[in-house]
Amino acid sequence: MGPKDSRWDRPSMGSAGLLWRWAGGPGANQSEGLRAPRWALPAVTPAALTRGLGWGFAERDFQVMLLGDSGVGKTCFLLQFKDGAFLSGTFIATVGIDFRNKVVAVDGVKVKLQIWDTAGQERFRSVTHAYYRDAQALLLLYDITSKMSFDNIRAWLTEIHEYAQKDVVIMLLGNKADVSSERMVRTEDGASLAREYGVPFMETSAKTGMNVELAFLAIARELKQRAVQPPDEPRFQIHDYIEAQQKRSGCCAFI
Ligand SMILES: Nc1nc2c(ncn2[C@@H]2O[C@H](COP(=O)(O)OP(=O)(O)OP(=O)(O)O)[C@@H](O)[C@H]2O)c(=O)[nH]1
Ligand SMILES: [Mg+2]
Repeated sequence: MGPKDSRWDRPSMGSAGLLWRWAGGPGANQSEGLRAPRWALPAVTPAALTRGLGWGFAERDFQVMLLGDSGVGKTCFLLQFKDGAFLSGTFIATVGIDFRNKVVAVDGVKVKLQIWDTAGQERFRSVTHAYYRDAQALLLLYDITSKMSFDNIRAWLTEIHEYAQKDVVIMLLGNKADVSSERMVRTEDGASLAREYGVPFMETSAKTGMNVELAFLAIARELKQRAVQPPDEPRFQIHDYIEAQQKRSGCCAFI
């Protein structure tokens, strides 16, 4: 058993690229951050890797999943957040599932986001379903230049309802907002769908970086507050936070 075994799969872009990823599903080993059996890990563990990369110990650790049709920009969205870069040119569809870690500071607390980038293609759906239940937050993307990707959001929400944790944090994102000349979905339609489901909404651009960091920071803040907030304190309001941040930055894509 090892890397040549068919259940092993090298992450194509994972930040822990030294590690072989167990492709047998989340049940492979729930106690490890990576889905690899303990006996198969090389000497470099994920924790040692993160320390080696200067992240230090994160005080909180959450899993976030990116979902949405193939081509809406999930991988680019993640790369923009992680590396501040945009991959233009040929579209390379994600195969199965991949991940990146990023530590962000929320009120002085280090919060590690382990972000799972899923394949939007239908044929990988059974692989990605297996990971839903481990996610504390889901970023659900459509492409504002693709009506179909927007129309499919209801189906995605049905899947989420079926497979994800009941209290999972969901955020709806209309990506590719930089391509306004090809817009097929109005901002208000995105906002009204989000209102219908009671989830926060933003338009974003993985190309320009518009609202990319804000989306992840809002999620990190919501998850951290949920984890540490005493029950008698007023709950953190993610909608209000996003609105306030956007007003501060002068950005107008939130309704
Ligand atoms: N203009 C523009 N293009 C984008 C943006 N985000 C992604 N793209 C382009 O859209 C295409 C698809 O992007 P990906 O990030 O690979 O899409 P994906 O959602 O990960 O697709 P799957 O892996 O198949 O699920 C690529 O050609 C990107 O360059 C964006 O915000 N603006
Ligand atoms: Mg992808």
